[in-house]
Amino acid sequence: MAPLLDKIKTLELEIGRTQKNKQTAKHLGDLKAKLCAARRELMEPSKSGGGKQAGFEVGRFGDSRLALIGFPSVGKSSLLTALTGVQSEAAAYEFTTLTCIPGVIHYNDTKIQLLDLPGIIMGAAQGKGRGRQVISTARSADMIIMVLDATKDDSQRQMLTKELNDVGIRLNKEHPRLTVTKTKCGGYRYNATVPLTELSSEVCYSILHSYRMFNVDVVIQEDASIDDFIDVLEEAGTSPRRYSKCLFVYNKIDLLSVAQVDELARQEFTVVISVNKNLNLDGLLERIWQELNLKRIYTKKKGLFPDFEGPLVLTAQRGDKTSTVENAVTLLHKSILDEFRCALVWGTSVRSSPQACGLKHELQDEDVMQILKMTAAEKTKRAHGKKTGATLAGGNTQIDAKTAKEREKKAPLKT
Ligand SMILES: Nc1nc2c(ncn2[C@@H]2O[C@H](COP(=O)(O)OP(=O)(O)OP(=O)(O)O)[C@@H](O)[C@H]2O)c(=O)[nH]1
Ligand SMILES: [K+]
Ligand SMILES: [Mg+2]
Repeated sequence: MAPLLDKIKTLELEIGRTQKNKQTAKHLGDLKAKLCAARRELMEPSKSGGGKQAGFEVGRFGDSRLALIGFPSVGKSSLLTALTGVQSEAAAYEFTTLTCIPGVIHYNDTKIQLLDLPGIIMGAAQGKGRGRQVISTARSADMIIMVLDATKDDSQRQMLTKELNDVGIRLNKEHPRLTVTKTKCGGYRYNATVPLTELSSEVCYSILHSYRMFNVDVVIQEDASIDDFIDVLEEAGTSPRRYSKCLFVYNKIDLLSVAQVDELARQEFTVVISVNKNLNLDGLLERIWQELNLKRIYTKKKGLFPDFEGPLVLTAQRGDKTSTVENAVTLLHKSILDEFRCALVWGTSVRSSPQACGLKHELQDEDVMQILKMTAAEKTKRAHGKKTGATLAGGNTQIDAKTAKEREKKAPLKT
């Protein structure tokens, strides 16, 4: 493994030494592609054992998953215990926690899984210690809670961000607006719809060359960087990128002056707390809720009150169209899609309540939804329509809306 580490170091050094300008862009692109290949090789599980360690794999539970990432003794376990009631040993010495300990936050009718993890050491990306498992757990989370010691200097935040970055986890960043599509033939095609600072047709071509990709369509829709371009290429391979929300949580503010706390709190995606003194834990929960952007959909049966106990919970943060009626119905049961006629929706996503909506309608938090199923005759008709190629779904929402409303008059929402 050592030669690989040396190689990574050399490449990093050379990238650091190379000035960033138009002339060096091509060279930089090549270096960065090589660096990525070396890191990928390093992160792949070694064949000589040392793979998964017992006690570390924790099943997914609830509507969303958060991972507590941070250096040793910043207060991760204390925070888990404060938010979930699950006892995770907290102590003044480093590496108190050695495995992954799950807890559940009950908030706004939803269940959010919170994972306490061992403290990260630098070089986790190089596969040292348990770092690798911590990182792979972080990758599986919907949001990372980076716990920082407010009394220490801010290099901890930068170091951890870099550490995660090195293994393909991008914090608070959207997926780059560029696509690379492999084609069977046709060679290299390139189209940029905006002016580019770092990338150019030539630079992309050169990077693609080192990936041995020769027949590709490249479409770039934002002023993306070389790193963005490589991210998209890597994503198609064995080392997927993760674009993850991250909250930077500064703990132990009880040891700081008000002015110092104020300065920390002004940073982006930042929450300041003290677990031991119970300061701003409610604020943290509220912010987590805001950033998760979960959509609670209450279902109701005809003529009955909505079920306010167990909503369907849609995650809207990954991709754009995740809070569609279709996704909500699928959460209930996929088979319902076959007999789906339309959904009656009450709430902020519709202009008048109830409104009959098709599968593509985007629901909002706290909407109420009632599913109307097709009659047997309609099902046959649809099956027939499919055979003859006629489009039925979505095209007849007007008729649906009317009939649906008439039906609903007989059984109005009782709230
Ligand atoms: N002053 C102060 N100390 C705190 C606060 N929260 C936690 N601590 C202390 O920090 C120490 C470490 O807490 P842990 O919860 O064990 O930290 P950890 O991040 O889980 O540590 P590892 O599992 O070893 O990585 C303990 O002695 C806690 O009592 C706080 O808000 N203020
Ligand atoms: K500790
Ligand atoms: Mg701990």
